[in-house]
Amino acid sequence: MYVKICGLREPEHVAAAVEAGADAIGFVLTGSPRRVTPARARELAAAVPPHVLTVAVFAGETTDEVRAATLEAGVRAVQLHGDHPHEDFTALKDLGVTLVRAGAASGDLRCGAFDEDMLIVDAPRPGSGEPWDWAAVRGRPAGRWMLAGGLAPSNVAEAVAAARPWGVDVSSGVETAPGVKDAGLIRSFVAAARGAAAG
Ligand SMILES: O=C(O)c1ccccc1N[C@@H]1O[C@H](COP(=O)(O)O)[C@@H](O)[C@H]1O
Repeated sequence: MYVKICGLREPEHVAAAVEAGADAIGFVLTGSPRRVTPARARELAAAVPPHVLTVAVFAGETTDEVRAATLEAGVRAVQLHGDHPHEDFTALKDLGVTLVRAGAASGDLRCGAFDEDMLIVDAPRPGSGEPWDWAAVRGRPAGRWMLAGGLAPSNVAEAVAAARPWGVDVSSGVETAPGVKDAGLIRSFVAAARGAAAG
């Protein structure tokens, strides 16, 4: 079970995610209570070992803006929310980073359809923390796809059983308030996700 923890802003939470065994951590570079500057993302990413993927998260920015912020942040992956056309992913290929396409279950659920490397199937409002009908996508996406949207330590096992994803991605569900991560919740989420996969 691939596990991504998103919206990290503090070194202690980056350390908690890495020590808990997260596969990827995300820095939000778009409008959100979790937003950080590209320079802050670079500082945080510098402490991340190479086996953990560092991801810059965008929603609605132009490819030029994505390119500039990604280079400044020095991360190894880009996650695009919103209705980006195939050409936007093609245009970012030369960055040489992992490309992650994120969208709702009503969109194209074929991982790779836009030349992306990973797919996230999310709630209609990204980063909202709202659960949705995870079972509705069971058996539909294929390949390297993560389930997201309203996941938390308390429900990730249920969500994994419902949707059978390749991975899971969480932001709000490991916070005590919008934008305020909690190291204990991060550890609990990773353990619960891995336990669900093993069970
Ligand atoms: O986390 C955010 O604030 C965010 C803002 C804008 C776009 C994406 C964002 N995060 C992604 O949203 C989902 C999960 O959200 P949640 O767990 O329901 O809060 C996930 O893909 C995050 O990477």
